[in-house]
Amino acid sequence: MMMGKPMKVTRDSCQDRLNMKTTTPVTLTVFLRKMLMFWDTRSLTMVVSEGRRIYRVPVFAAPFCRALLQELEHFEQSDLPKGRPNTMNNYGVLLHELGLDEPLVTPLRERFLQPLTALLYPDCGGGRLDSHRAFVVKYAPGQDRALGCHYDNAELTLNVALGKAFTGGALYFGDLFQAPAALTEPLEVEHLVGQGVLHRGGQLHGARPLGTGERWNLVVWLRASAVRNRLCPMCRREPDLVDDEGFGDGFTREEPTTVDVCALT
Ligand SMILES: O=C(O)CCC(=O)C(=O)O
Ligand SMILES: [Fe+2]
Repeated sequence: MMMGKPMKVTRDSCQDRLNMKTTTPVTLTVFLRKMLMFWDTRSLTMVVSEGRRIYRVPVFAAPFCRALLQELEHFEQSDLPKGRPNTMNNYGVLLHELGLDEPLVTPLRERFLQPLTALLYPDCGGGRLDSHRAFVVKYAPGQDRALGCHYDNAELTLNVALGKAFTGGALYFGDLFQAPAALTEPLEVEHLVGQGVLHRGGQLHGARPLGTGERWNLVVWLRASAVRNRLCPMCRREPDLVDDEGFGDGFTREEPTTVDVCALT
């Protein structure tokens, strides 16, 4: 649960807010109950780059990835209304439209990721995550094939490889976008099905062109209102906010602290 009222930045105040359309969610409770049985949290976090603070974490077991892909394909083939993940990816699915945000992504964030991010990224809101934007990106011949260098509208990002079989498409990472010598020596990171790559949202990154096959990845932009309410991660200014639904853009209106006068005796 977010602690304050959900807010987004005003359209004019931050051009980079990566706007989204919202459509009717579909409830997939039975599917989810089956999938959660495969949730695998046993193995260990691996350091990919200590300097760039990039880590690899086991997230899903292979049967879960296969079942999730099947569900995503059914959704893609349906004529249900669909928004697109963000302004850069034209193919893929917003998890909240599948009804998987609250039962899957929120517990993943709260129970599995937050204990890790609190230790790995205490300075980036890792211990104070309170919302997310989760979507699946899809790369295929004739569709999107690569992703240009960018930074995310997130304090932290988890990117989990779901499959299928493909060549190419590696992630690459440069420096923090605020750093002057950005992308001098990019670091390439391969996709391993079921495993996630954790990085700071401000770390410049992109995806190499797909060679053959199809690549699907679950991307969770992890947000901490305590951090972004003070500094918008896109424009690096104090955000100018208006009310919004759901998680909004991860900002909140902080309620004034109330004082229990009955306790003041
Ligand atoms: O193609 C990928 O897996 C990276 C996606 C990504 O960086 C994003 O959507 O923010
Ligand atoms: Fe990204």
